[in-house]
Amino acid sequence: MMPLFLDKFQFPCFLISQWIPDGQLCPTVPNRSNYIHWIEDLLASDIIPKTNTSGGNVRGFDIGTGANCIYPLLGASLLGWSFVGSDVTEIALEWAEQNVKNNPHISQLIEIRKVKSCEDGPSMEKSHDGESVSCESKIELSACVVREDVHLLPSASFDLHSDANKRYNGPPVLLDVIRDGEKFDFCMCNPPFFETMEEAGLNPKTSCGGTPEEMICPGGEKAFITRIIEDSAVLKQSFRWYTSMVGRKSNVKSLTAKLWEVGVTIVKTTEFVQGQTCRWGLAWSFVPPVRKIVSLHVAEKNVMSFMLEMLLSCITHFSLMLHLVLCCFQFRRVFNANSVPFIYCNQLNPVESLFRSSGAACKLNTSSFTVDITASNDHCDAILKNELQPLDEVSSCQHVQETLNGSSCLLHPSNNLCIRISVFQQIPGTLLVKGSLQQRDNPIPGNYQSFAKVL
Ligand SMILES: C[S@@+](CC[C@H](N)C(=O)[O-])C[C@H]1O[C@@H](n2cnc3c(N)ncnc32)[C@H](O)[C@@H]1O
Repeated sequence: MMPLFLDKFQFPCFLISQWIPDGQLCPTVPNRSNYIHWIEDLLASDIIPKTNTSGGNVRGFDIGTGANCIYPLLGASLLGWSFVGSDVTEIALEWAEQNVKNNPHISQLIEIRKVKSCEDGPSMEKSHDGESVSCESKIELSACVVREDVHLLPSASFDLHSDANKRYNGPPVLLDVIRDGEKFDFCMCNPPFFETMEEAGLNPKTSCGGTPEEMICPGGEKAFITRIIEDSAVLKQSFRWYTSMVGRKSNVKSLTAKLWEVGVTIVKTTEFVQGQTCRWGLAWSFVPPVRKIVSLHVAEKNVMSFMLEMLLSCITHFSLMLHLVLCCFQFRRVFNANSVPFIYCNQLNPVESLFRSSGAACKLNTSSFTVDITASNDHCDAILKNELQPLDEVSSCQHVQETLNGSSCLLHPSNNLCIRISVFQQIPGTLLVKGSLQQRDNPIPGNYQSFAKVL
């Protein structure tokens, strides 16, 4: 049967031609290019280290590339990226191939890969212990791996039970599609957003054509993206960044909680607004962040805030923390104002390992979601001697000593002093944590913990 050609698009600014068979999803290009440019920003940022996956060329994976193959065509023509685009339906695969061929100037950059569904025959692969497992049991395997390193956050945990009947049980998404040893800079996905076609058609702002295979899956986008997350927890650093488009804001929150559960090192979110349509971008990584502090600033004279964009695996952070504490006391004294030191980070485990690797004693309490950090005498001495020269060392130290009622050494274990890092607020992609001085298990009266407020 000859498919009907609905339309042909020519994009003069970057020149790709695209044919879309009748009834298939017709992509809104500005919205799609926003997503591409967001990924471009993620790759350019130094939040996580740059790795060379394919000789310096960016390599991406588009989950569900569709008949239109829009993301690979855009990414290759705008930015010279290479892509693997996957899909499950014959019509999508056939037309995606055709659209690639129709653009010979970029066709060598794009591979279209068929995802074998479980119905295509038992897709067997070796489990971790060498046993062969079927498609269905592999899903269980990945779920087990996910549960191994759970880092539950207190206020927005992912309710696995209420979602149990809405698990994605369709064809593979990443696991079983990615080949052994393959590495990518990122994956992206415009998932089937809806659970039913009725739901897809309800909102005139979001209905833009599309077949049931393109638009719906059991459990909708939440189940589909959850599968990407579970697969990513197995594939870990095979991708620098995992990303997905999200159609519903409420799903961003629960998916973010799921991400922390599986032990990601970073989550980023964004909002794409195009005309009346709003979508969200969700990105995560398992690569340990290495970026150094990018901003440590005093927002206003009398409302002090410190912003550490990342907590890093570098030894100087311990001293930096002390720095913050000292600064805080110092500014409080100078401005006699509410002083709010904040640290933005992604979860408390990196905080713990960071300070531990600096030689400090750390206690992570997962129920109260705090980390108590106690410095050694040597640390304190070294830091006070070497690290604080640029600051008004004498006044800040003196002030701390006054504040601590005559304690002779800041954070000295023998004085039972430590810094407690605790979660102040949880926002998508970021935890707002604060530091406070502690004596034994009690906050020191008058320290800045009592001045906490939301930025
Ligand atoms: C909403 S469409 C997105 C199409 C295109 N990327 C776009 O943005 O217009 C979702 C696509 O995912 C495909 N799909 C569904 N399940 C999939 C799976 N397990 N692996 C790969 N693709 C899948 C569907 O066939 C469909 O083409």
